Amino acid sequence: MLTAEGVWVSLPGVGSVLKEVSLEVRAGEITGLLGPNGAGKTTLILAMAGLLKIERGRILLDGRDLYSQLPHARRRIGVVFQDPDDQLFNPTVRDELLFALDQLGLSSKEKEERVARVSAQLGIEDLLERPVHALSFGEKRRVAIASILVYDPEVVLFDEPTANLDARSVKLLLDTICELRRERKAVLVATHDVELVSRVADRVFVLYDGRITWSGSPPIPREILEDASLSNSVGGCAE
Ligand SMILES: Nc1ncnc2c1ncn2[C@@H]1O[C@H](COP(=O)(O)OP(=O)(O)OP(=O)(O)O)[C@@H](O)[C@H]1O
Repeated sequence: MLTAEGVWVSLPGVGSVLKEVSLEVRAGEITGLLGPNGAGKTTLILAMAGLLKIERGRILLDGRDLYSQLPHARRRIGVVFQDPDDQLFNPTVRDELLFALDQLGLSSKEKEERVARVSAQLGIEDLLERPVHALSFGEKRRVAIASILVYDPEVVLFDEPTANLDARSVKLLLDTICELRRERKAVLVATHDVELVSRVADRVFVLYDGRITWSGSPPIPREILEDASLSNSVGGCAE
């Protein structure tokens, strides 16, 4: 559905951040993008959402060049950013969700129905009239996800979705991600959390230093995790 083919991205002063990256996000599947800090996960998400120019290679949506389908294709691809403050800027939660729907030409009744459905799904019904800036981090994260799901994109790209969430919020998030798979959405989850991708992903791509070093179904071989600095071997305090 959404494919990166041999993608290269360079950033000024940094050099090549993505090196010949190929990856496919398929409908009805959860694709894990696993990599340590600085591997290039956010950069790849931005490129696959058409928000960053690539230097070489291709990004394809349904087999056709994504960039030639912009800006229309942006509605088909939702990005849930790592920091919810990067995507929330309306006064109240309800305004935030309605704003996302303003471009779709829906009736007021249809808009309210969508807001009600997504709010129930993410457990934010009681937050709808609250000012966004006064929400907790976990609440903001749920609102940020709702503001994407409310316009019903076919592809949803999550950047470090479980960072800074407590166990209950992680459970709610995983339920949401699994529900998207049941709805036949194409889902990408970028994270450094090996346990998370091992539990939910149908296929995993390991990204290390801008290159895909492994892809396949979990479990991920231990030597691949070690080579990508992802093995969980942090010791305690030295005596
Ligand atoms: N706008 C930018 N300007 C300069 N360098 C950048 C910029 N964005 C990313 N980089 C660099 O590109 C590399 C990849 O960054 P990226 O944010 O894509 O990695 P990541 O895998 O998402 O990391 P993390 O897990 O820490 O969020 C890093 O070395 C980062 O410092």
